[in-house]
Amino acid sequence: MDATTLKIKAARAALDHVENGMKLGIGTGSTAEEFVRLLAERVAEGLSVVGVPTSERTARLCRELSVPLSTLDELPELDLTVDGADEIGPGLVLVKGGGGALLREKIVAAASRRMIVIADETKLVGELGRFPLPVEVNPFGLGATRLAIERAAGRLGLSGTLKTRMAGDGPFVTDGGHFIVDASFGRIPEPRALADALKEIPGVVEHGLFIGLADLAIVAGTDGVRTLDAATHDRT
Ligand SMILES: O=C(CO)[C@H](O)[C@H](O)COP(=O)(O)O
Repeated sequence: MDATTLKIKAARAALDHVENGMKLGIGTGSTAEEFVRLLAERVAEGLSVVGVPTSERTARLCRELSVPLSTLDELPELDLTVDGADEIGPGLVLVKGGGGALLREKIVAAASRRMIVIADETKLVGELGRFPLPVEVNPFGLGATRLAIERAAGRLGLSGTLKTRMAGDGPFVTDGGHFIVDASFGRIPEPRALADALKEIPGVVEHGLFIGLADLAIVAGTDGVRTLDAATHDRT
């Protein structure tokens, strides 16, 4: 079974949690886009929902497919966010931001009563950190911020390469006008400690560790679709 088929299976299972009248946070990335496509079909059949997109890219797809959109200014509280992830670790701690949308994704997830993560089984890991951790930074003082990230990680026993994400000849610029530093630590045994340390650095706008935000993960694999609960990270 190819990755796209698995992403569609996870997205379809997430759709079972969507009810008429819901205010939805809509994630970013290839898996979230499969969810948008399936949601659009349901909307065309009469389902009434309104979505808050987590990126301009997702907003464009929603508009193309006639999924009604709003903003967190109009709807500051959402019922459910459905989004993908780069890694899903124990306790449903996530690494996100591979698509560069982590800041809006985190704001939207935090404004939602529930967050469901959808993914194929390759995203499930025993320990976070194999996927480089995206850190969104202010362009001002980039060098100093990178050094501060390196030192903060070092104090936690972490080391690795930091790379400013590029898009063509220049740095990748997020929807918020920031840069992304991808930090390849290889392993993140204490996500909470790293998250706290990163938040103390003034140039860090946000980081891709999502702790205590996901309630459920729907993970599709060749053996079927599993639902993992945040409390147990077990089959429910
Ligand atoms: O965090 C994200 C974007 O910022 C995505 O959810 C994450 O990168 C997963 O993407 P995909 O579903 O394409 O593997």
